[in-house]
Formats: sequence, structure tokens, C-alpha cells
Amino acid sequence: MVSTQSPSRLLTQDELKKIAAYKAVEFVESGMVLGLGTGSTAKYAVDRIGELLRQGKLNNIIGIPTSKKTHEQAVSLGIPLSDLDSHPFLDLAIDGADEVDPYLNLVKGRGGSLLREKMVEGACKKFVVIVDESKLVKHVGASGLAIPVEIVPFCWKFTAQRLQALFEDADIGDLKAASDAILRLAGVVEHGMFLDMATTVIVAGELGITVKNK
Ligand SMILES: O=C(CO)[C@H](O)[C@H](O)COP(=O)(O)O
Repeated sequence: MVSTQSPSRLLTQDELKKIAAYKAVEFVESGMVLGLGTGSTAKYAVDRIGELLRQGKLNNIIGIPTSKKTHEQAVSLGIPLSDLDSHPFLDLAIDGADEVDPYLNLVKGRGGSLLREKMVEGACKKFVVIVDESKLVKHVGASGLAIPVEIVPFCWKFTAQRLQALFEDADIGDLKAASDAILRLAGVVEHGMFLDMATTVIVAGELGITVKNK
């Protein structure tokens, strides 16, 4: 546990995100192929990787961005980029999350990039998730916000209704069963439950940084 508490004031949520992101970048080594996440927390990690490259403290990094926005950020920082076709095996990915449960299952995608994130982060040896403590939940879905699901545009209302009907009378209990049921619906592309994917979660809170390993 590393203390981050300021004697004079509480840290803002953005400051906590930055602390978690910088801690995660300590896992990055020269020569790695890296998944670059999306969202306000991941942005700090990408900035930091760019800074270390510029300073010559990291070399030969190849980044695989999980969104157009992250692609643009990485290009602006001079981070060399590639894709999964050329680099199907990644050493490490760093990304934020919307919810993290005690078993390190995640909800992601409220930032709008869940499909690319799931593809990239599923191809990594190590997937480090960075969050401020507000993202910790007792169980997936506990925040009360909807689980993001990406669907095809064709008759999207029809697919949305069928998705709603799936959980009308039931809670999300068995996550694996819920995941399978969603993915079985024609019209669904992917959902935002990232089950059993994170290898490490870095949580920044008022009392310090906690590193949770699978
Ligand atoms: O899954 C995501 C994007 O699809 C983000 O990682 C998630 O929404 C967290 O975002 P933020 O770091 O801005 O709180």
C-alpha cells in the first residue's frame, strides 16, 4: 500500500485515475506490444507511455489502440502503432473499467468501445485494469446502470426488446449464463461484461493504491 493522501485536501477523482494509470505504466517494459485502452483513466496511461518514450526511458513499444480516439492520441504522442492482424499476441494491455467486482470481473464499454477492447484485451498475456475506488462494486450490475451491449443497426429496436425481455424478471445472477444468453441473441455483437479477463486491478483511493491480482 502506497499512501497518496494529501494532508490538506482530498484527491479528486481525476487525480486518483492518474495515480492508478501511472502505477500501471510501471508494468510496461521496452520491446512490449501493448493494448492501449479507452476512456479518461486509460488516457492518462497512454500520455505517460508517450512521455516515457519521448524521454528515452522506454523503447521499441508497439501500441494497439482500442478506439479511434486512443489511436489519435497515440499518434499525437508518437507511439508506434499496429493491429491484431500483424500482432495477434500482446504482452500487456492497460484500460479502465466502469465496474470491478471482488473476483475482478468487469463491466466496460460505457465509454463506447467495448468490442475493440474485448478483442485486444482478450489477446493479452497480462490485462491491467486501472480504476479509482468509486468503480468497486459488490457484484456486476450493482451500480444500477445498464450493462452496455453492442448490437447491429438492422432492426435495433427489435434486438433491444429481446435483450430487455431476457432479464425482465431475473437478476444477473450467474454471470457466465447471462453472458451466453446475451451472445446467443441474433443481432448482438458483444456485451460489456469482461469475465475472468483482468489479471490485475489497480485501485487508487484516498488511502492509497491497492493492487489486486487474479
Ligand atoms: O470501457 C471503457 C470504454 O469503453 C472505459 O474504460 C470505461 O468506460 C471507464 O472509463 P473512465 O476511465 O473514463 O471512467
